[in-house]
Amino acid sequence: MAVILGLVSTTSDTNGVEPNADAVTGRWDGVDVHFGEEGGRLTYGSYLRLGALLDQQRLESDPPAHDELLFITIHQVYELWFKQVLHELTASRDAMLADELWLAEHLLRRVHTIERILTQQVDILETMTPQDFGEFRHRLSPASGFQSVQFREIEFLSGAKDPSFVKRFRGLTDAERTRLEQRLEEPTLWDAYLAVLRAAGFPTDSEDEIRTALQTVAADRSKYAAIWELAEALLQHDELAAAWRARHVVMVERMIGAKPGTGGSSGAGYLRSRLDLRYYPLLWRLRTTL
Ligand code: HEM
Ligand SMILES: N[C@@H](CC(=O)c1ccccc1NC=O)C(=O)O
Repeated sequence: MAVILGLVSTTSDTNGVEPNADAVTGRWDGVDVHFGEEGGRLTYGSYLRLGALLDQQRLESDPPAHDELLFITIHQVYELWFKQVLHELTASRDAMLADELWLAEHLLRRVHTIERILTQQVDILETMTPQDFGEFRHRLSPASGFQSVQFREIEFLSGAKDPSFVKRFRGLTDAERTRLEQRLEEPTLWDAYLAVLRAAGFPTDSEDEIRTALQTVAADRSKYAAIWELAEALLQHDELAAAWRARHVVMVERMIGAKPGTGGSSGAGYLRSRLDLRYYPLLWRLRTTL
């Protein structure tokens, strides 16, 4: 029996997730092989591209500051999870647009689990002291988390589109700028949720109409169970993003106090100004009336 290893993507927009060409061509006779010895083709390390992955931690400090490896690793892990979150949020948005509500909710719940981990990861970085951070912090300027393209993509896709961030970005590659501009163009999760409300027969042309639709759904949860649960899942995503922002700014105060940021902002002051950001203000305002 011939077995084809690996995944073949069926979507045209792979969101940066490409099939592994080596894996797709690998075949072996399922009867003769021993586990882990498929003719020496696919291995743990080659499948996961560990040669490349584990070669990406390059320190700026010289002599090497002990804690800089932790700092780089944490950020790289964040970016890997951001990639996964974008993959899931994009699919959740598309599921809503296709009126597949169970799938949209299922994917959002996976995102919540990742987002909890993203906040907990701050604990690891806080094992670094301000003094040890100080050994290499001066080498990082003007780089900053402010320049995380995927972080901004998550904000745009979630509903907080702000073109001024694209203008303020320094050092974007053409591919990164294109990705951000595409996120500014395409429907957000909130746009997709409004499409769900319309598919259920609610008009959504004005804020008043949307508020009425949300009220009606909340007032009859047995009739509108899937739509209600989806709104709750969106709200949870919003709350977990807010929790990360709050955790990040407190960590920043612990690490650098009131110093300005390497990215050129006032530092904690700027980050505090972003704490009130909410993706779905109407879902929050609804609470007051329930
Ligand atoms: C020692 C640890 C950290 C410190 C002291 C720190 C500090 C800061 C500061 C001061 C800013 C404001 C921009 C500026 O630099 O002027 C900022 C922004 C940001 N940082 Fe960090 N950060 C740390 C760790 C992290 C980690 C682990 C991540 C995860 C990816 C991260 C992601 C971000 C993001 C996304 C922004 C932009 C936030 C926004 O515009 O709302 N930071 N950080
Ligand atoms: N902005 C931070 C430095 C920092 O944390 C950082 C530097 C380069 C790349 C990512 C970073 N993480 C979050 O801002 C600071 O002002 O200390």
